[in-house]
Amino acid sequence: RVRSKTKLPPGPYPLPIIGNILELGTKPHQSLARLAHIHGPIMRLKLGQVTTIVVSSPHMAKEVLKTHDHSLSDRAVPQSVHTHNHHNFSVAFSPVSPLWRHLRKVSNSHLFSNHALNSNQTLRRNKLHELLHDIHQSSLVGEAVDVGKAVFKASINLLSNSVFSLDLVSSADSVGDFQDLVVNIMEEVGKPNLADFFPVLKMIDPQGIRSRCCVYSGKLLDTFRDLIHQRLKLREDQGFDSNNDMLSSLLNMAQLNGQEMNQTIIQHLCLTMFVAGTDTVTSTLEWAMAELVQNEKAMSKAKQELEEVIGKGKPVEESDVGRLPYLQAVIKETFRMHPAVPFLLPRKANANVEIGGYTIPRGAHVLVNVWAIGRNSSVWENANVFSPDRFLNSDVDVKGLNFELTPFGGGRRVCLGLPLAMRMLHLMLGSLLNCFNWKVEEDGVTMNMDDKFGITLAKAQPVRIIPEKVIK
Ligand code: HEM
Repeated sequence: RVRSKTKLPPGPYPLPIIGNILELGTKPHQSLARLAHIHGPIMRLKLGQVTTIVVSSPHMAKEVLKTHDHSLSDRAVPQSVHTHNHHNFSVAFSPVSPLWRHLRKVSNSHLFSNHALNSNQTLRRNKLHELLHDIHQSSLVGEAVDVGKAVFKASINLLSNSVFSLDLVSSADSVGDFQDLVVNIMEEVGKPNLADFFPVLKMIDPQGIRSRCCVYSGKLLDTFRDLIHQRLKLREDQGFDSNNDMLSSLLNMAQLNGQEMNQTIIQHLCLTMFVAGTDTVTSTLEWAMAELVQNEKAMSKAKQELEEVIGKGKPVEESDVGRLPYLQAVIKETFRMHPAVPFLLPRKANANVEIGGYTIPRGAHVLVNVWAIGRNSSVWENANVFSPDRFLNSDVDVKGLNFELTPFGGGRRVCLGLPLAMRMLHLMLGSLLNCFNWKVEEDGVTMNMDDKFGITLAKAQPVRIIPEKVIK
């Protein structure tokens, strides 16, 4: 009788055993957007043995992220995240639990609350000035800048200074090495993995995804372990810790309450923050610059606003951002067309949930296709055109309350780093535009705007553009 009451959402016909795996292709965000045109804004796929529900409209996103947040806030954990037992400690992948709440609270109070962010504004200003200095050096010799690499360096060093009071990367080589590790993790974790679709294959790891992830995340965990040990040694030698950073607070907590905040948990918290907080910001900025250098009208509007509000050639201060509506619109438009995390992080139903007359069965994985929502022509006029102006007289924001634009997700699992990410993005993009004029490496050649699917939706080709310093 229970069976007859449940009505699963419609979806493409599943083949025996493999189900709909072949429908995913190499760009699942696009394939599933196409399927949603046929089957509707809530659809069901069978990926091997796993029932996966994909929602692709603002209304359905609201049902998942707000109305039924309570039953849909656990994570579907990919096999790749099981390496080094990361799923048991990660704030991004552990289920809703006392540990998860504790980790969110601690990270929030040390890194992301308004108070924490206001008190380390100088740090961001310094890292921004270093970024502008590096770009100035390239402009002196007329050299193209790899925007992603430059922004990655600024983002990772900003985080490492907040957590460890030091720069994690300095030379061009070490930036590349770290960026490769993070990008590889994002790609591997995002890849459709047979071991996720057929749990019986998890020990075999047929595509080698789990073992590669084990190597990449192992290297980062080793780095964090060494930094923690160095700090412990310093504390032991000196008898005190003069650093006023997140590590210092975490170690104090570990002494007080070993269970909830031991060294392993600190290592995994760092892994989550450094992976979640660098590639996302970097790829958003790359997309924004790529769109702007090809769109003269939007570029000159953004530059004109900056010149009028803060003065030609000056770096942006955080206090300026409220007076830069066009810059804010550029960031929103970039998120609409190129959401850094196209499916959000996968959720898992902890109970049967009724949505739009259909049942999401307990245990099903739930994806919100924010890429499809951003490109939906019944939601957005000229959905495939980059036009920041659409946000100028609109209240739509990215904080998880407007379901047509939720690049940071929503509800209880909304991105923890949202406040930091928004400050970094406006500071860096505004300053790159106001301090330099930019042109493409080869005149007349249109930039390749292909994307590459992973947990983050990266640009397939790096953005290499030539800066010319703006004279004040
Ligand atoms: C452009 C920048 C960023 C974007 C677009 C982004 C996007 C996201 C998304 C979509 C989620 C999943 C939300 C959900 O399931 O509803 C998420 C979770 C998360 N993000 Fe971000 N993120 C960004 C930057 C950052 C930064 C800078 C940090 C930290 C330094 C960070 C840390 C996290 C963490 C820890 C989670 C897991 C939260 C949880 O599961 O409770 N993110 N992010």
